Amino acid sequence: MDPTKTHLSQVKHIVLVLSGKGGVGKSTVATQLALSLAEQGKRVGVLDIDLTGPSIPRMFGLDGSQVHQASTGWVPVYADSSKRLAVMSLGFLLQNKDDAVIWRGPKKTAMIKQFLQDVAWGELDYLLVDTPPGTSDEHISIAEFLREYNPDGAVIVTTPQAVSLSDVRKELNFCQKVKIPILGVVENMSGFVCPHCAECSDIFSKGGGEAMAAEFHVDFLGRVPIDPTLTTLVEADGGSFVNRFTESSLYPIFREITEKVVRKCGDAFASEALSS
Ligand SMILES: Nc1ncnc2c1ncn2[C@@H]1O[C@H](COP(=O)(O)OP(=O)(O)OP(=O)(O)O)[C@@H](O)[C@H]1O
Ligand code: SF4
Repeated sequence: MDPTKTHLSQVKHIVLVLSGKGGVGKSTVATQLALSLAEQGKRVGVLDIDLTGPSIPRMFGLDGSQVHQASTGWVPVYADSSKRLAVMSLGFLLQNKDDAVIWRGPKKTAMIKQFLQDVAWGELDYLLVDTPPGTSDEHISIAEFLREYNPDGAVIVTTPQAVSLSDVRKELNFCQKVKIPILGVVENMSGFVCPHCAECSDIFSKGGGEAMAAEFHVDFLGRVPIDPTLTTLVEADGGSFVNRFTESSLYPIFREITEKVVRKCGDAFASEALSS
């Protein structure tokens, strides 16, 4: 049997991270979910197929890393020394960060299919797929390709503003149409954590994500405020976020969200972090 056919068969749970529009924090949510899962001792893969602006390498401090081709397929880049956290992104393959932006639909679709089938993840507990924003042809190809691997479902990220919520409505409809289960909705950038006193203030309206989740009868996974120190932690020392994510005020919030996702996938979540 073709060895590449078996790559996704070695993955226990597949979770897609989707958003109706760009810049709402989809990659941030994917990164934090991955870090919380790895902290639980899970083996995690993060597949960044956001071809319009792959931001996952930067979030894991892996900008400039190279992937190499082995006889079994593409070998992912590991973000931690224990090799529990594997990352694959188009960003690792592009000569120039802006190259993929000008690709036409069929080229993007072919690239995504290749990513989904050719990465030699080894055994994984979770594969998180960071998708492009919206519901484009790329999303349809992902849904079709993944169908035989029974993805556990999608985490949908929104911000509280009405414009983002109307886009997320399309995302929820899309999941229902292509029969991808919806694990729940995350409302990101909901309130602002003051860097001086850590007080959280609401700058936009809040609760829209929760209301939308209720309207579609899906779970609300949590509300995440804007924490300006997050960027500092991500950018620190060329990317030590993998080791410092527990210092963020968002860490306990994302831990709770991860617990809900893990339980929805029928898996156990330890109350204490398993890895140091
Ligand atoms: N809760 C938050 N607090 C502070 N900064 C945040 C938060 N969420 C996201 N950001 C920042 O906002 C920017 C956009 O986030 P991110 O790249 O995760 O969005 P995205 O939805 O994946 O965007 P795109 O679709 O363009 O890739 C990043 O610089 C990220 O660090
Ligand atoms: S929340 Fe408090 S410390 Fe922060 S800016 Fe407002 S008044 Fe100042």
